[in-house]
Amino acid sequence: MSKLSEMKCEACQADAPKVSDSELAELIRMIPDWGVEVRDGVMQLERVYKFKNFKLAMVFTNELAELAEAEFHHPGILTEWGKVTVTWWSHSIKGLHKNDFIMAAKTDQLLG
Ligand SMILES: C[C@H](O)[C@H](O)[C@H]1CNC2=NC(N)=NC(=O)C2=N1
Repeated sequence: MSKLSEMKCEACQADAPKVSDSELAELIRMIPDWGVEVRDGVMQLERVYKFKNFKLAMVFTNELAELAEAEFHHPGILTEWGKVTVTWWSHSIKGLHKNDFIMAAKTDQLLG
């Protein structure tokens, strides 16, 4: 399997399958800094990025927004002084799709 960060998101239809337990186990190992959360029954990927101040947190936030628009797949973002919490899941299937793992890997690439 090629690197997740080099893959492109596929159009995720409402009837697209969620990742299976075995796919989840394989994919989560490829993004070791990310955790899995379940909120209102929706499985999500989440990572907290730390920054020196609010301005740098906002720079990262805006870069992430550009990435999301380019892939037309959008995260939850909480931007605070010195940190940004990024949450990926697929709204259309109310859970995790391979797209979310691809976008988590692409998010890590923003750090250079
Ligand atoms: C309304 C719009 O079509 C949807 O939000 C698109 C675009 N961005 C998206 N982002 C995410 N994370 N999941 C989706 O299902 C999704 N679908």
